[in-house]
Amino acid sequence: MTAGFASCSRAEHTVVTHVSSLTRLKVVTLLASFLTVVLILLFHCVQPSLLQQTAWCCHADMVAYTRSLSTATDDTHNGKASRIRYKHTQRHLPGCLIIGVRKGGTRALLEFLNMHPMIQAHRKEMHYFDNMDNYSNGLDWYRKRMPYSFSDQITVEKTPAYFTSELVPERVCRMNCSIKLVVVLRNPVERAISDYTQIHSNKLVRGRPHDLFEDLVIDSSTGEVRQTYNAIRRSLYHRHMEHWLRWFPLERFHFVDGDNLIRDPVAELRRVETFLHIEHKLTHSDFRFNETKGFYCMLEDGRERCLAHSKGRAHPKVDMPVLHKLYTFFQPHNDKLFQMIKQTFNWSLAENN
Ligand SMILES: Nc1ncnc2c1ncn2[C@@H]1O[C@H](COP(=O)(O)OS(=O)(=O)O)[C@@H](OP(=O)(O)O)[C@H]1O
Repeated sequence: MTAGFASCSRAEHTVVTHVSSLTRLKVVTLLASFLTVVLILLFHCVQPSLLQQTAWCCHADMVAYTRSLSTATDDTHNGKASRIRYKHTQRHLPGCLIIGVRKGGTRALLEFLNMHPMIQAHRKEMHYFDNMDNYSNGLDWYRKRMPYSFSDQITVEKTPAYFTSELVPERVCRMNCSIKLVVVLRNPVERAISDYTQIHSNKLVRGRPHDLFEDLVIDSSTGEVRQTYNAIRRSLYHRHMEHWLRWFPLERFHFVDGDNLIRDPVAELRRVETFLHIEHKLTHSDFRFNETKGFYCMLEDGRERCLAHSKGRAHPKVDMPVLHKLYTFFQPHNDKLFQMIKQTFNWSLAENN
């Protein structure tokens, strides 16, 4: 009985051992397949972050990837590229500044240029040179806020307040007197109306009282244009340009026609590419005219990206006599600017009505 029992249990034991080794094999195979699936999934999920840490990516990959990250369009969005660190990249001081003018189309120019593989734009206005607190932080503070870029890329920062701040030209020159300076100029009357519209709509949002444009630009006691009103003062381009030309020769500047930037961005961008000595890369295929917005928007991987709603607001209709007065007022100031920069723009009333 015992022997029989013993031999039976041995046979049973052999079967059990056989079965359990089979099961073990199955479990191991299953585990291996599971691990392979997990590894494949993991690889796909972390690939972008791997790209950030390793140098497998070439220039084009970086541009494509950084572009794919950018979705926000507002002024406060702190650039996609500043979050990304590629091997062989560093934070560089700007090689080009878009210094103005406020409401000239500086955001459009910066965002459009940022599509160029050789440009790394800092999307936030830094106010480094015009704000004492920022300026006192020093150049390294400023540099550390710039996006990562390859050494052959150009870092671009835009703060339109630089153009009208008297202290800025000297400070910029102390950083780099060979820096390239871009000024987006716009018909000064249109620019003043746009400036007013921005302040007016901010007041509307806060439920604060606001004055009519006509009452602000014309001094009711004299009937003259009020030159001290900020929207007018900022449009007196030659006065601001005079300060800049004390520190930089004319060849350091490129003047973008802001009115034409709205109509034909590619033409204006081509000129900027030439000025920056970078290849002509931005073409009509990078833009699409958006009928609803009334402006060109960028095309990124087939997706349309327009500027924020604060760009392209409807302007108030200004009384014709006031408009006449403004155009007459600005004419000699414009002429002074044209002489100064050896370039003219069509800013007549006839052209703009
Ligand atoms: N493609 C495109 N889309 C939208 N808006 C465009 C575009 N190109 C130029 N503009 C014009 O840019 C004007 C705003 O200028 P800025 O970006 O320099 O303004 S700001 O100083 O930074 O506030 C803004 O002025 P307003 O029309 O008065 O709002 C636009 O006319």
